[in-house]
Amino acid sequence: MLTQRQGGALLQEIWEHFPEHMFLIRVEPPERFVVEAVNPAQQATIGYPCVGLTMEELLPDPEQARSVTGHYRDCLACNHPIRYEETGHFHKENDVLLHWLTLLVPLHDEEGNITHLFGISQNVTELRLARQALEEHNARLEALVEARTAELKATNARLEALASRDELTGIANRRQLTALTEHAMQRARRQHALLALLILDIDGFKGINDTQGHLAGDAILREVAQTLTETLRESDLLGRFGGDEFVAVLPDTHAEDAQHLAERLRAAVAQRCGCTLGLGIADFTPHDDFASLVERADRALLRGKRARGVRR
Ligand SMILES: Nc1nc2c(ncn2[C@@H]2O[C@H](COP(=O)(O)OP(=O)(O)OP(=O)(O)O)[C@@H](O)[C@H]2O)c(=O)[nH]1
Repeated sequence: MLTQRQGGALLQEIWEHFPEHMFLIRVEPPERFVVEAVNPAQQATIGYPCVGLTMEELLPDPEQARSVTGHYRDCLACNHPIRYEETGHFHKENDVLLHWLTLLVPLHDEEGNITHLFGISQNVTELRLARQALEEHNARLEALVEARTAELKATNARLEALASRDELTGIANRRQLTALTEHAMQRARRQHALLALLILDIDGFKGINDTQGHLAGDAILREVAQTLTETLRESDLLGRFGGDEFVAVLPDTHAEDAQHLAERLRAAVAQRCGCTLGLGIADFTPHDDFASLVERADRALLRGKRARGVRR
């Protein structure tokens, strides 16, 4: 234990030489806080006589004064030491903000009334600025990562579209058609639902290419794809199977209804694209896979072509 004399000498020594700010504030009820003493370190920062000044007189920024007295009031209210971070400066002309970590301790008289607040403020400006710089750096990094992720997602979406769309017509390519049909078949199997698959083939397409050229052939393929898309229902699938062959998958559709729809497709294509279509329909059975279903539809297509006397 220190004797009172030793304690007094120690306090005096600390007060004189402690490198951080130390201050004693007199509490004048109800709402006045007056500087009673500041240690040499704080006096050096302030640079002008401050003993006897209220916080409003000491601090050039009214907002800062409000914030500081707010902390003082908190300390009075809880009657307990408190710790807080504060930001400000002591000079109007000095716009460099300093940051302090402050410990505020209430001091009492013999009746237990708070007469003073004793504070120690550690200058944490460098630490705070370093933390701020780090946070800004992190924010920049996060923004960069976010931007790169968005770019990557867009690239993936483009790649996915490239990998699943037929370049010429924009409808599903064979890979995507197969995947979507397998999916539709799984659903039909699970729900014991109907499903019909339709193969459509442009009659004499080779002749169109040979007489009108490949670009004209391309244009017709695009027109046919568009006409089929517009004539089919939203829930139907359409894909280019290859060359001049298209496949439509019709969920929840009976062969008879598929036949009606096929006729509508044929009529629309004849009217809008100036060419006729060969058609083959197959009804899904639970044992089918994509290949077996297509094969049955293809055989029906061939039979139809032969019956109409069209050379394949
Ligand atoms: N313009 C164009 N032609 C293509 C494309 N893909 C395949 N072809 C051509 O489509 C033609 C398909 O010929 P076939 O399979 O004999 O079909 P078809 O002439 O319609 O005969 P049928 O089906 O019996 O009526 C071939 O000449 C291919 O070169 C394409 O992307 N663009």
